[in-house]
Amino acid sequence: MPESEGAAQSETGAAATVPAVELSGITKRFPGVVANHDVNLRVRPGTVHAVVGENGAGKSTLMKTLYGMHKPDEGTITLNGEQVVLHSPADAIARGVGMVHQHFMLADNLTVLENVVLGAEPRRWGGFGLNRAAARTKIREIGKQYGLEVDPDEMVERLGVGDRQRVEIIKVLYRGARILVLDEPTAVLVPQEVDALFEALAVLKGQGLSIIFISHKLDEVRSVADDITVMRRGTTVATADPKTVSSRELAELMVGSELPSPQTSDSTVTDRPVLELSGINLIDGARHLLRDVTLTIHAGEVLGLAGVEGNGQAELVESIMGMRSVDSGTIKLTGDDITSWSTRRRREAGCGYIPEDRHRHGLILDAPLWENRILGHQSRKPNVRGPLVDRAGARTDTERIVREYDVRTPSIDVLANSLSGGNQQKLIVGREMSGNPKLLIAAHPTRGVDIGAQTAIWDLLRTARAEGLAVLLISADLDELIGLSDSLTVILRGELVAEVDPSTVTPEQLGSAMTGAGEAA
Ligand SMILES: Nc1ncnc2c1ncn2[C@@H]1O[C@H](COP(=O)(O)OP(=O)(O)OP(=O)(O)O)[C@@H](O)[C@H]1O
Repeated sequence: MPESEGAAQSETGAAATVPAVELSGITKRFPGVVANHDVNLRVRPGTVHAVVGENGAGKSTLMKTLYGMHKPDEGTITLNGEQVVLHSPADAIARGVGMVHQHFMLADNLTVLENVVLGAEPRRWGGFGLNRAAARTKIREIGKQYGLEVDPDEMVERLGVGDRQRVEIIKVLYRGARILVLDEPTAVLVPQEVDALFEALAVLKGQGLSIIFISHKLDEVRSVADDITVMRRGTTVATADPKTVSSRELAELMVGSELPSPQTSDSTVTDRPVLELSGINLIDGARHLLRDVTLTIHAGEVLGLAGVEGNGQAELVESIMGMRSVDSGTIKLTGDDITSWSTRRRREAGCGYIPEDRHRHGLILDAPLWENRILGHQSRKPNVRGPLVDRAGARTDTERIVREYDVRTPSIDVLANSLSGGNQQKLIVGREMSGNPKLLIAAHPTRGVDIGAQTAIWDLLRTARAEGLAVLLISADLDELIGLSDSLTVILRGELVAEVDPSTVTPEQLGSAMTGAGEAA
């Protein structure tokens, strides 16, 4: 973990300075939920300020209020000493507040320059009216000034995750932001990219910008933040000094529970193959999305697949689940050749699936929780009785998931989009673990989930594994990947390029293997 550079200097004269951001008494209600209640947050200029809290604590709601997406029911927003009312993100941007969302919002088929300028130009976008030379110069200047260099003429689709994030940050700086909100910026990065991001943040704050940073990774928060504000159940409950607080103390402030550890317990791997892939190829035009992928996962085994996002993981998962047809090769589930089976048949045969993109594949956001319980499981108990949907059965089982997985919700009748991100994830995990699957494809199972729920999900995976579940685990959290996996394979450009021993490999070595930069031990 990098040291937070300049943490000491930023304190000079802090007492006298006007806060860059001061939120006082913010309350925001949604039907049936008070998402923020009397929240107070004070961010010193030229600092990185972390906001931590368990899922549903109200962090995103607060940030959306600061970014003009929500109007608070009560309370005030003061920026650099001036009280403001923000009606929209455009308003927030005009006041120097920029937000980088966790899901990047770039257009792949445009260049860096076009993406940065898109929406910032007063004239209609259409190629003319845009002074490319001036924009290019400005992007290069921003890159140099803040250590965020990216080629303005590169196509975004050719950039890796770390560079895409830089483009998002440059986009915000291009619009003149002096206050940056970063929502879980490290969730998708490998350790080297995290280091690079933190270096950039140190430069930004050195130039007087303020950064508000939401994260569930407490070690990271302690290394990069100058101040920490803890939220619990909709309100700010404490501030902490990252130089003295421990991760355990922070966790206790958040949830009152002990820090989890993803260490694997004794091996439960059997010699009974559950999933066997042999010679899988998936070709799109001239591109090999998957090349000759062969692997076996046994009952009781967690096989971790490490890779930088976009190297074929999504395609592999979709091939296993029957959402894509492979061009050659075979897929077997407990000995049956399922290569040509439909997704539904594969699910019925015991494949559980926690998808990477919970909004696209995991949930119907404008349906209530109990209907989401049925999604993908419409032909199985407890959701059907005979040929009919069993509404009562689905509802009762949704109640069970809400209880067992600690999904924070006022009821099972609320729409899925009213749950916080982490609670949506818990609902999906609960659903996919129902009905005792033989194989679980778990793509980022704890992404966006707080440490309390993370421990619970890890425990559940371990228990199910001990009972014979085979798991294909994909995660950008390398500690999770190393800690939970019995075997670990690296995927790069659609090929399985290395096997590493999870009991000896370090996150740094794994990160290098993932980028093809060097050999893992
Ligand atoms: N648009 C909405 N409608 C109704 N309720 C909402 C809405 N947005 C958020 N909530 C509720 O407000 C509460 C706070 O949610 P919020 O997304 O701010 O939490 P969070 O701390 O960001 O959580 P996470 O770490 O899971 O992202 C939750 O109970 C959530 O269900």
